[in-house]
Amino acid sequence: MSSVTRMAHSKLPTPWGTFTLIGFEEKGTGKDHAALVMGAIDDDLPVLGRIHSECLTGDALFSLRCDCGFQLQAAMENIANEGRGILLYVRQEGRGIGLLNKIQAYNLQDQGKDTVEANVELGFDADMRDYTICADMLRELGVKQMRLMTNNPRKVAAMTEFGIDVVERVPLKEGRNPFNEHYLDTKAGKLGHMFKDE
Ligand SMILES: Nc1nc2c(ncn2[C@@H]2O[C@H](COP(=O)(O)OP(=O)(O)OP(=O)(O)O)[C@@H](O)[C@H]2O)c(=O)[nH]1
Ligand SMILES: [Zn+2]
Repeated sequence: MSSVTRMAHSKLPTPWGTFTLIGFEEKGTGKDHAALVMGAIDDDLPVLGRIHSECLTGDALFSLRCDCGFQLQAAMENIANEGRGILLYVRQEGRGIGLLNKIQAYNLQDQGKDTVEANVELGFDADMRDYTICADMLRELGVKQMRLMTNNPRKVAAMTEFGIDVVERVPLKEGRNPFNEHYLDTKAGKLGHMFKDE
């Protein structure tokens, strides 16, 4: 049984083109999630896609602590350039620990901890995300094969495990700056993100 219910849709004009915005409700938690779709994505051909975990600070508040806002914009641009694709905007703020805990984690990082050490000090795993809902949203929208824009091999493995065929990983290296250099290096060193050219 699917873990999400499709609830509503509308057009969403953006600087890069007009997407269809589809709202889902997660059964069990009642959390809402969104998909931005462009073009026909249910024709069994590989779809350019992004699974974007919510980052209020980076996506909406222009934070330079991370690369999220830059990745979000680049992913939407890439989809618009192809005229076809999907971006899942998943409400997994702070890798699943929520906004308030993430702010506490940032405070610990201001005192010298890295992103993983801060999570652990707060009593959380380094990454608490569960990608079941992502696979279910993709299935509801008819996506079977993806070219996934990510630097995170765990996302590729999770999608594969949940039955979505990732035919290609498309790197999304955007927005490196002096404020997020250490953060990006920690992700590469401790969480397996791939930033080097393969
Ligand atoms: N707990 C915690 N979460 C963070 C921190 N910085 C960013 N995040 C969250 O991390 C999530 C994004 O994950 P990332 O590790 O940046 O990247 P990813 O999604 O694993 O990989 P990509 O697909 O390559 O972007 C968002 O939900 C952010 O809110 C932090 O220092 N601590
Ligand atoms: Zn971020």
